[in-house]
Amino acid sequence: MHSNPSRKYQPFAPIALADRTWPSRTITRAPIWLSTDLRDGNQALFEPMNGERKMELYLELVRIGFKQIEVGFPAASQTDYDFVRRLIDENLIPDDVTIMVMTQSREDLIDRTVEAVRGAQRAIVHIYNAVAPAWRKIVFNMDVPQVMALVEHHVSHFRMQSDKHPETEWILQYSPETFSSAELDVSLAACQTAIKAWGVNANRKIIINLPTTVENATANVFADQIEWMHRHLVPREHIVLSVHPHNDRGTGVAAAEFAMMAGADRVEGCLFGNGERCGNVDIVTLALNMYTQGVHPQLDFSDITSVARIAEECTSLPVHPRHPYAGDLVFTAFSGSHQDAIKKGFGAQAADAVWEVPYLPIDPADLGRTYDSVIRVNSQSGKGGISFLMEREHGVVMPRRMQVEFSNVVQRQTDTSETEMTGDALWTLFDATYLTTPRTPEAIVCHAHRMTNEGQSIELDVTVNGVRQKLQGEGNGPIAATVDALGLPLRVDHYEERATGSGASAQALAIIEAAMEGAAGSTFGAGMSANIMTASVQAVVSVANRLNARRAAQEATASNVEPVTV
Ligand SMILES: CC(=O)SCCNC(=O)CCNC(=O)[C@H](O)C(C)(C)COP(=O)(O)OP(=O)(O)OC[C@H]1O[C@@H](n2cnc3c(N)ncnc32)[C@H](O)[C@@H]1OP(=O)(O)O
Ligand SMILES: CC(C)C(=O)C(=O)O
Ligand SMILES: [Mg+2]
Repeated sequence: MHSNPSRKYQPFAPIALADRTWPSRTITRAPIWLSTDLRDGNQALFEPMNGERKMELYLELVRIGFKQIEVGFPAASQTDYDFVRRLIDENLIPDDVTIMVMTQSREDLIDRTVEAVRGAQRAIVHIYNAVAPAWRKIVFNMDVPQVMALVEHHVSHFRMQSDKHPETEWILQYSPETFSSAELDVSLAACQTAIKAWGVNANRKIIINLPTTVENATANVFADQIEWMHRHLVPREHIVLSVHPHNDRGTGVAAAEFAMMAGADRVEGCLFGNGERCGNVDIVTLALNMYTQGVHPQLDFSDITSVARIAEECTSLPVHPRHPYAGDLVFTAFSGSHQDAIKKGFGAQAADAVWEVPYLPIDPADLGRTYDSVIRVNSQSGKGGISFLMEREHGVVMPRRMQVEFSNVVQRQTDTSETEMTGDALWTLFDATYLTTPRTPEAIVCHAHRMTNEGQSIELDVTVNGVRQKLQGEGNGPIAATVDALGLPLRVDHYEERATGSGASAQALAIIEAAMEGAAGSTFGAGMSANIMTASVQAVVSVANRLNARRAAQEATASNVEPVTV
């Protein structure tokens, strides 16, 4: 990189607009959207779409609800020409949709464009020429009056040609290309020249489209430029003021939002921000930003994943996994505190209340995303996400301290495997940790049990230390009686039992927290069975085995530890 970039690059100049009003405005309604996926998006692809792909994307754009669609540059390519003809000849344009086609300000190209659109019920013809100093000097070698003459001549030429086909309702869109890099008075003069040449009046409107052909300033500067044009363009009431932001600085969405606040009626962009260089403004993000403010964008993204897959298939470009609203990972919380907050948020969210789930700016269900992918578990996950999945997918509600204990078990597993854990994998680990009797010689294996005396007495058929035996115990319930029968110094601190599942498949899950002499701290055990008593007995055996194992491990560690002299 250059050691002194100020020698190579110039900062943008602020706009003198002291009484700007846009910063205190809010967006309260959807703009007129124009999708330029089939033109600006298409011209930016390694391999432009063929007719078939264009058709697939066109039909999806119509389905989403775009009422204006730029369908191509018919004078530039036979594919585009044929595609436009097909739309018209096969009557594929719904009555409430208007197609737009683009052309340079050149007579031959305008003629071919008119020919391409002939017979359409309604069409917008988009004529453009660059107006900024570098383009005037380097590309066109024209001074400002020559640029105005170019505009005047070609808009008049289009007017004359389109007048020959009164069966079509012709609408002119004029774009002073490179607007954001141009002097405002030059852009305004070019637009007023087009307005005059087109003969704008109440019955003959015009779309003036102001692009950040190359985004080169902060979004507030663009907003100032738009507010300035909004105030100066005449007759403003017969002009649809449109913006066409690109994303070279990564602020295309902000520029479009500020521009709407500054007076823009219409926004041109592409799905998922496809388009030249860093893309056109992303209409999906813009629309859903609006939606999360309670303003309906009038576009249907209720199955966002399907829209993303169609766009990917047609453009051969991937939607980034972290793309706002649409990326595969945006409704996935990996970190523990986020998972915890999301779990609590879902628990607290009433169906008809204002959306208030922490970390989720939008309800995934509104985009057709399921909660399945909301929480995933990896080595960064805490108890929140784990217990959310265990509860939702397996009906297992763990007491808080057990959540902490089990999350440590999960963490050890994910640290080793370095992969994400699914709900099924979590269940397997839970089962192995609490429900399945360990296959160690010391483990207590309970083969059968029989309660008598209304649950106050128990007979156990067990294997202890490899010896199968019958044990008997008494107590004020199955848990106390089982502890008594096993003859272990167990102290039960907590017990709970819940149904998992419902109906015939319902199982009781008993959870016990207990401590034992010789084993530091308490731990949990669990038992699961269709029979409540059996679940309780199994839970005692489970916690006994876990405490025995802990005691053995602690004794082994203690005997291996070298004494430390301080
Ligand atoms: C910001 C944007 O996205 S604008 C849209 C850009 N998209 C495209 O251009 C895609 C399709 N375009 C094409 O395939 C070609 O440009 C064509 C077929 C339209 C024209 O091709 P060519 O005739 O070979 O011309 P080319 O595109 O190279 O343009 C160069 C000439 O057009 C002039 N020109 C460029 N833009 C315009 C314009 N908007 N209006 C009038 N003249 C223009 C240039 O000054 C140059 O003139 P010169 O030959 O006298 O130096
Ligand atoms: C509006 C047209 C000319 C365009 O694509 C641009 O300037 O980026
Ligand atoms: Mg563009």
